Amino acid sequence: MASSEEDGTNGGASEAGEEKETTGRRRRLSFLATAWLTFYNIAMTAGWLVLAIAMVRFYMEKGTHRGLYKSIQKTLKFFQTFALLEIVHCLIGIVPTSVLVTGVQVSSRIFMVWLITHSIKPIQNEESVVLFLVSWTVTEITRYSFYTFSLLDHLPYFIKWARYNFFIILYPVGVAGELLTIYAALPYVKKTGMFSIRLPNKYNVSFDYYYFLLITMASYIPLFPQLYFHMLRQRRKVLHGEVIVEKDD
Ligand SMILES: CCCCCCCCCCCCC[C@@H](O)CC(=O)SCCNC(=O)CCNC(=O)[C@H](O)C(C)(C)COP(=O)(O)OP(=O)(O)OC[C@H]1O[C@@H](n2cnc3c(N)ncnc32)[C@H](O)[C@@H]1OP(=O)(O)O
Repeated sequence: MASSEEDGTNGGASEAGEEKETTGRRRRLSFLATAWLTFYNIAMTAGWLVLAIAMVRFYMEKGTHRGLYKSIQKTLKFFQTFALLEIVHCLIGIVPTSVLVTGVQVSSRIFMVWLITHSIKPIQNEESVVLFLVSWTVTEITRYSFYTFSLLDHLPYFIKWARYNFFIILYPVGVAGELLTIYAALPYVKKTGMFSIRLPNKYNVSFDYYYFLLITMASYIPLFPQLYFHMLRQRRKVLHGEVIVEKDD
C-alpha cells in the first residue's frame, strides 16, 4: 500500500498538521516557562526584600550586628536554598545562562550558608558575615526584580542600570566577606576537626575539612574572575548593545 508521502496526495497536509501541533506545544511550553519564571522571580524578590527589611529593623532596634545572623537565618537559608532551582532552569533550557557559571555562583552561596555560617556558630557574629549578607541582599533584590520586570515587558531603566552596575562593587565586597568568614572559621575547624574523617577507619579514607577550606579559598582565585568577567560582558551587551560571541562550556 502506498503511503500518502509516496503517492503525494495528502502528505503536505499531514506535515503541515504535525508542524502546527509542534508549534502549539512549543508555545504552551514557553507560556508555562514564562509563567513559572515570573512566579519564581516575584517570590525571590519578595524573599530578599523581607530579608533586607529584617536586617535594617534589627540594626535600628539593637544598634549592633551581633545577633543579626541568628535573627534572619531561617529566611536566608530558605531563599538561598530555593535558588538551587536556578541550576535546574539552566539545565532544562528555560533561561539562556551557562550551567557552569550558575552552578559555581549558586553552589558557593549554598556552601557559605550551610557548611560555614550555619555549621560554625562562633563565626556568626563576625563583621565579614554582614559584609556578604548586605552584598547578596542588594544584589538579589536588584537581580530578581530585573528579571521580573523584563518578563513583564516593563523594565524601568534604573533597575536595568542597577543590575549591570552595582555588581562592580558588590561582587568584590561579597567575595571579600565570604573569604574573611571562611578565614575566621579556620582555627575553629582545626581545633574541633569537624566534618573530618581520620584514619584508621574501615573504609580506609581520610578527609580534612580544614584543608578543604584552604583549597576552597584558593579556588576563588581562578573562579571569581570568570564570574566577574561574565558579568562585565553581560553589562556591555545589555547597556551598550555590543554583540558578544560566548564560547560553549
Ligand atoms: C562546594 C564548594 C564550592 C565552592 C566554590 C568556590 C568558588 C567560588 C568563586 C565564586 C564566588 C562567587 C561568590 C558570590 O556568592 C559573591 C556574591 O554574589 S557577592 C554579591 C554580588 N553578586 C553579584 O552581583 C552576582 C552576579 N551574578 C549573577 O548575576 C548570576 O548569578 C550569574 C549566573 C553570574 C550571571 O547571571 P546571568 O548570566 O543569568 O546574567 P543575566 O542576568 O544577564 O541573564 C542572562 C539571560 O538569562 C535570563 N535569565 C537568567 N535568569 C533568569 C530568571 N531567573 N528569570 C528570567 N530570566 C532569566 C536573563 O533575562 C537574560 O536573558 P537575555 O539574554 O535573553 O536577556
